[in-house]
Amino acid sequence: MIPAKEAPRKKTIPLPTVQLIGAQKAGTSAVADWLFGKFYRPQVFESEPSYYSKEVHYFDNYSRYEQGIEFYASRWQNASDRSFTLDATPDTLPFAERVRSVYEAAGGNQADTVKMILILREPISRELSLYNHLAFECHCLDIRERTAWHNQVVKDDGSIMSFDDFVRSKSIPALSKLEGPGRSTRHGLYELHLRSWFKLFERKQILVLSYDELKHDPTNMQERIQSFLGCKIPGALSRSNSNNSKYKVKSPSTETKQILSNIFDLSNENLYQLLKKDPAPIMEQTPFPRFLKP
Ligand SMILES: Nc1ncnc2c1ncn2[C@@H]1O[C@H](COP(=O)(O)OS(=O)(=O)O)[C@@H](OP(=O)(O)O)[C@H]1O
Repeated sequence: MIPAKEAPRKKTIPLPTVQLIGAQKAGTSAVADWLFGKFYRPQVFESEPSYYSKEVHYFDNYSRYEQGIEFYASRWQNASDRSFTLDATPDTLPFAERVRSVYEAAGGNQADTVKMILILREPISRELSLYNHLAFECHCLDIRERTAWHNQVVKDDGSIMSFDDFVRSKSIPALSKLEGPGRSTRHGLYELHLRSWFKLFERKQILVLSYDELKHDPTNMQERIQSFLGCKIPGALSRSNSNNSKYKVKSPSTETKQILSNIFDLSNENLYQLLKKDPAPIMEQTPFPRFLKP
């Protein structure tokens, strides 16, 4: 009997094996710098900014996303071992669905083996760090170089607003809806995002880390990450992407802190419950430590 002709096998497109999905301003640069001692960085293509060698901005930037999987995968085309490839785009956090569908479309069992790492920072401090980042860049950049993202902290008269003004005019409206301007601010609603990730991926694929541990016990955090990834990473976690400018606002006013607490406290409580519910990867901190207020 002539054997039936084998159906042509669907080509598998290798995607990064690890995604550091956020959160923005929670120490992702420090963790990425250390991981890139072992994992291959994404390649930066002509006319792209150099920070794309850490973060590809594929899932969060529609004009890049619509260029397709090959466009994304080609970032690691020169990696001699495709099992050690990392994308550390902190804005991937709100895009669990895109990540799932891209990994499924890329073939093989990649959607079920990709590993996600997420660092969570107390959301008011994270919001302040975001503001400081935007304000610092606005101070340094020429007006023509500022993007819509930077302009979140720019007043109509061109001056840079205070953190109090930023919270009232940008953060609060952004936190009251799920879409529209202020996506970076909505990263702080961790529970909302994690529910999507937990629905679409196995819990064991996602390691949730605490920024407070990065700050106070980085060696322990290193061990958790190495155990999750099943490999040793050379070197050690250090401080990275710190904003020490003279413009830096060190702490929020009591009133602004209260306004933000009124929103984030409930989301944080729901997060702690969510993290208690599903069995986490064994090396994750359980119970997840409550955030330290600024
Ligand atoms: N090792 C270590 N320990 C404690 N804190 C650290 C560490 N490395 C970076 N940082 C602080 O993290 C903030 C920057 O976060 P990210 O690198 O995630 O920012 S970004 O989203 O990539 O722009 C930024 O926070 P702020 O200084 O409060 O703005 C950094 O100072």
